[in-house]
Amino acid sequence: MQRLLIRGGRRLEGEVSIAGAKNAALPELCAALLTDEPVRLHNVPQLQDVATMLRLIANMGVQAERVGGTTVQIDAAALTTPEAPYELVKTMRASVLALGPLLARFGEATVSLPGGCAIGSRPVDQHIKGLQAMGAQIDVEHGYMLARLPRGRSRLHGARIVTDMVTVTGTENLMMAATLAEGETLLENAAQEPEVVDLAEMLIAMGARIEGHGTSRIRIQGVDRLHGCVHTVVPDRIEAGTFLCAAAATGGDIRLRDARGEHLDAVIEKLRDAGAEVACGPGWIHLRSQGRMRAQSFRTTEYPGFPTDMQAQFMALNCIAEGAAKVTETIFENRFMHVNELVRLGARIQIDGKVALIEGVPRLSGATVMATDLRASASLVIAGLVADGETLVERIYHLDRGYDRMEVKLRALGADIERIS
Ligand SMILES: CC(=O)N[C@H]1[C@@H](OP(=O)(O)OP(=O)(O)OC[C@H]2O[C@@H](n3ccc(=O)[nH]c3=O)[C@H](O)[C@@H]2O)O[C@H](CO)[C@@H](O)[C@@H]1O
Ligand SMILES: C=C(OP(=O)(O)O)C(=O)O
Repeated sequence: MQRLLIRGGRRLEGEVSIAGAKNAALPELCAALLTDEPVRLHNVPQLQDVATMLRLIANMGVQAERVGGTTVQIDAAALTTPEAPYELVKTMRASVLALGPLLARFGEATVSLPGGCAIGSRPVDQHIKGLQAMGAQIDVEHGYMLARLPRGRSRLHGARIVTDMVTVTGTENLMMAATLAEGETLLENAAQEPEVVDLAEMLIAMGARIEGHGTSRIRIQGVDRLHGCVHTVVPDRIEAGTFLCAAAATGGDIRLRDARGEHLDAVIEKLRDAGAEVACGPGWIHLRSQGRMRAQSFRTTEYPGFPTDMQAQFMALNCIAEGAAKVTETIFENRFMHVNELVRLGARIQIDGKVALIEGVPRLSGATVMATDLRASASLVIAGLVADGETLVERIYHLDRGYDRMEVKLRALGADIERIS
């Protein structure tokens, strides 16, 4: 099994390029299933989840391949099997995003329930409820969602859907399904994340009629068919935020290329409050920091609030900052798995339900730690970069799910980090 060996104490300095967003690329690969014409996606990040999604759609009989570094071509004309089997879904929850497009185009789909994961139980009841409101019949049997249209119907129909909570992939699944439904669909309480907006823009380029994306009310007029398109995946704001936290923690000075500062307002504001200087321009973010940061309290919320996907990384920064901070996780019920590992590196953190109280310490000391989920892994890497001596991060397959060669990029910024077997 591979691990990351980090020798802490180096300041991050230099320039790095940010990849396309995992959480936009995954729904967009599924959106390509909505048409029988070829779709070309640029800026698709090279990471494990994308490889899994390509395997999942290839398994349906779709031609899906990389045609050069970050460009992927998908041709779903010959899709034969509208199915997402458990073996592929279990390693990547985003597989559930195949459900809406398959049902909308073929009138049937069999998709494994994703099951829980380290950060919480993560049910998909809102996806099911929304598709049922659009006329789908969905039975859950033997761990699978068996979805189909009623006899005599060939299309979903539009509906007004109010989800119980804001759900990112729920909004994406329903928006994709609605593009080919008969009539109008209104998604209330919709997610406003930049990845939802990017997906909407791709769907519009395919001929979909969508308004209101980026707000909590998305209106979709169904069309008879969608056509192929060429689309560029939006930059990954979470990868960008991770590098910013790493640089701030090490007293570094870095410039991110291909990054969108306007998608990271809540994180950048906290980094400024912590004492970092952050400047943004078209396609770049520059962070400069010196000395110890000041610990910052925050609550995770839906976009445009502080993203849950940045909670663990900012917590690592808080661990070695001056003062104390209260971090409240409101989105997932079990997203403090990194805390015990950070404590093993010398951090002082106490958990009380949804709240973690962090008392900054002047130094961490390297140790062997275990990654438990994707962003927890990133927080351990940041902690390792500032800890004295050697830190060994195990189970980095979690990290590889969502970061494009993180250690290579960190090394280019001056970190002493290597992947070992
Ligand atoms: C592939 C992808 O884009 N993943 C992101 C997406 O996950 P994902 O879309 O799975 O997360 P959701 O926005 O759906 O989850 C928000 C909350 O709603 C709950 N919920 C959701 C759907 C549902 O049917 N029932 C239900 O109870 C979840 O358990 C969670 O507590 O948004 C999360 C929240 O920003 C991010 O952390 C993930 O990185
Ligand atoms: C939780 C995440 O991803 P996923 O929804 O794919 O598990 C994440 O990107 O931090």
